Amino acid sequence: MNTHPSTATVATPDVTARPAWAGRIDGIGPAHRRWHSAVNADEATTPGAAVIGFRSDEGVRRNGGRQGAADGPGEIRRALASKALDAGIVVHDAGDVMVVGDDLEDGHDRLAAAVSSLVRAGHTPLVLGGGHETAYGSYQGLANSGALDGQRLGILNLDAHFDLREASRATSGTPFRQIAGLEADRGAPFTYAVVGISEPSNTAALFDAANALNVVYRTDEECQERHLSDVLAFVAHFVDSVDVLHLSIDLDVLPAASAPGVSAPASVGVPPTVIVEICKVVAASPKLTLVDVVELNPAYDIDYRTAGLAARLVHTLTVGSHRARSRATAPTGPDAVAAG
Ligand SMILES: N=CN[C@@H](CCC(=O)O)C(=O)O
Ligand SMILES: [Mn+2]
Ligand SMILES: [Mn+2]
Repeated sequence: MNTHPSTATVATPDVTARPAWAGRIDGIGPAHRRWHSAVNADEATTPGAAVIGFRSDEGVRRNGGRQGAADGPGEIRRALASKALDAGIVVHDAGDVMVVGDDLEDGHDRLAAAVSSLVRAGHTPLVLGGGHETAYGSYQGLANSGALDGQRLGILNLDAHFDLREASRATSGTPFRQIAGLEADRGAPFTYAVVGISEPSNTAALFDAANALNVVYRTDEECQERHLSDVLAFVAHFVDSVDVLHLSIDLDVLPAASAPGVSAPASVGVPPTVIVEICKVVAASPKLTLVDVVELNPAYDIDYRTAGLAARLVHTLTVGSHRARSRATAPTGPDAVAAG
């Protein structure tokens, strides 16, 4: 057991009562492996998926939403803990970055430093929000790591909202407007796609901003099960068009019945099965470098529905990514067949 060295300076105590990485134990050994027994079991230097929490309510508070997302990371860990995990999948927990008081900017700086360090170490950060202001700190970490140098970044946001608001300071509604500014600063095109846009939840000003920034999107109505092949083609085309992929999942993309534990529940939403299929397509790409799962508000959850779905998506991405990498590095050709 160990803790990741790059996170020693950012780890903060988990103030919630139950331990996050505890769960069902059926026996010892790989056949009984679950997240709770796998987390931090490998050397910190072994590349893998690295969970990191961003305990922030401040972006939602500034955006006039209902607070509670700071408790999201602990609940997602708890929902992940007993999920079965194939042998060989490396998962780390890099701890939490906590926003202190209303100092979101300091929190963003510390999250960026932690994400940057994880990316440089070859890990795939799985950043658990926090409100969607999380994505701005995540992006800054990716940009500061050097992984974007000379590369075209694509941001795929699964969300009912564009989050392209203009404001004098960061909120949960501004992250992608802020990122657009930083992408322009580095001379890169802002390459941003949103899946699940709820038309009545975004004003004309937000659609105008999206159009001005060449944002591509599909509405929630265009993402129902009957449109699955079109949705997956949209995602695959977007992934093909970039070099590095940042996936951001706002849990309010899901229907309120499946994900009540968010600040702004969706009356229509994109079905969980469609979101899972999107995650599989994204995880199959070696371009996937950074993931956020944001806006879980445990105070409004019902029977852990939202936390459970958030954990399922984190799990699907982790397993899918591992399997794709294993396939890519597996020996091929006549020798492999002879050996097999
Ligand atoms: N991250 C959330 N963003 C949404 C919230 C909308 C709402 O609270 O109704 C937004 O600002 O558009
Ligand atoms: Mn959002
Ligand atoms: Mn949203």
